[in-house]
Amino acid sequence: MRIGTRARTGSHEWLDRAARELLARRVEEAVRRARARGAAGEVLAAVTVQARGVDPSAVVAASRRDGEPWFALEQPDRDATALAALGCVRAVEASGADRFAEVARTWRALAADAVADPPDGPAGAGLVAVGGFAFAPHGGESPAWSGFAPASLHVPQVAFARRGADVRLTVAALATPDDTPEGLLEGIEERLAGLTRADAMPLLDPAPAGRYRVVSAMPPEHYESAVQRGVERIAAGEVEKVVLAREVQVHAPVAHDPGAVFGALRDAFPGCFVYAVGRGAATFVGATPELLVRRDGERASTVALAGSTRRSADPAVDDHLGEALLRSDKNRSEQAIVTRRIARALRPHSVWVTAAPEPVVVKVANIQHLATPIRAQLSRPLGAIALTELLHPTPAVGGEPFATAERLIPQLEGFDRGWYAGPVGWTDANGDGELCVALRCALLRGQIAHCYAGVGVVRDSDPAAELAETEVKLQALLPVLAG
Ligand SMILES: C=C(O[C@@H]1C=C(C(=O)O)C=C[C@H]1O)C(=O)O
Repeated sequence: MRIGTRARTGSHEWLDRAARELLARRVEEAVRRARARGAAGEVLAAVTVQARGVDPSAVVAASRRDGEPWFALEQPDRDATALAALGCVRAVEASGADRFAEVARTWRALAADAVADPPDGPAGAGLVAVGGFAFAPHGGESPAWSGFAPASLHVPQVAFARRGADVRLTVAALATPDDTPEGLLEGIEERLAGLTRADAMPLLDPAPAGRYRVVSAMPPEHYESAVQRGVERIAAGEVEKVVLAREVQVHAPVAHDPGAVFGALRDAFPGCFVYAVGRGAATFVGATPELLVRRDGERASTVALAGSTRRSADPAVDDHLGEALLRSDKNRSEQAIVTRRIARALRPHSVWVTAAPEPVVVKVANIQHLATPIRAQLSRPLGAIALTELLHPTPAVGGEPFATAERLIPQLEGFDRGWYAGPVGWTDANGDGELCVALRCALLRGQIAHCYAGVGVVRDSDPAAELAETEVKLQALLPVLAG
């Protein structure tokens, strides 16, 4: 009898009695509404509570069950901002050119019907949809990307949002006409009872046994010749800029550990957006400096990031490299293309759009870029996913004009980008959200890590120099992955 009672009330302390009662009422209401809608009725129910002292990504990484979807996005230097989530009560997926509009529509309808707290507290607290998008409308069809639909947002069962010391936990359920409130509540209790209060990420094995092999998916000459052909298309006037990428694989002697890789990345790149999206046996993980869009009410923020140079351990050389980047006509014009396009995309939907007249140098651990922060006041309530559709892909990862670059990229690169250079992030019930551009990334599947890096090819690009730049970009991930 006591055991039965414990299973029902849950042997955990994530929800107090008041939160449990509120959740029970909401779940009952959601089931009632779902039944009233008929066979296809579905209504989300959620409750959000304080979860002080919790490290969102650590709890999620430690608690994840085999094959359970998970998500994490952190920017440690930005007031310890983090959103980490586990499980999926409703997948919102689509493919093709309308994939953004389709998932935005479904999410809006689900969020409007939900029985939940309004968003409050740190950004991302409350009911959210988390995940990402492939670079191309039908991207990710190759076997390596299986499980990663071209648009895939999940409403997680459990999500932690943090800003500074403020941490909130949201638990959610999806009610359909066949569900009972008791069944749904038991599912939540069982999941919460299985959460581990970890306060650190797993560590990488410092002395792994066995050999790591780093292999270019295609010979480096293939990449140099793609860049050369890109330059020829530019000279012929077909296109102004095209971003071309290559794939490098790390074959490890044992399976890559996504939690440990995420932990190492957040330590090494605290200024970046460190992200992980787990689908089935694979995890897409990375640390990108590039924000695609942050939507906060009427405000939209983004950044035009392009043009790169390496860093130096000698501060004088490091500054010198940054100044040379600021003065480089090639890099300035490459980056200006991005700024222009972003401003042009936002203007019709904005009261005002501001972009600094001069770019600044942004330094991350292993590389520095030119960046122009861009902000807008929206003139109509476009949500984060609608803004993503407007902006993706910027010429930082696509090209200009994109209609031509879109054809050239797969032709010249010769591989499936999957989610590389696609948007990854979250949106909430108000349409607020944050999506970053998935760069400096790896798709981890068992013992193989697929890493991707690209560069903006412009008129005076030199194939050997661009190949060298992909090597600098790959240095974000390779030391973490290759033992
Ligand atoms: C395409 C990538 O990065 C993009 C290309 C850059 C460039 O060409 O200088 C700089 C930053 C990013 O916008 C990548 O990291 O794979």
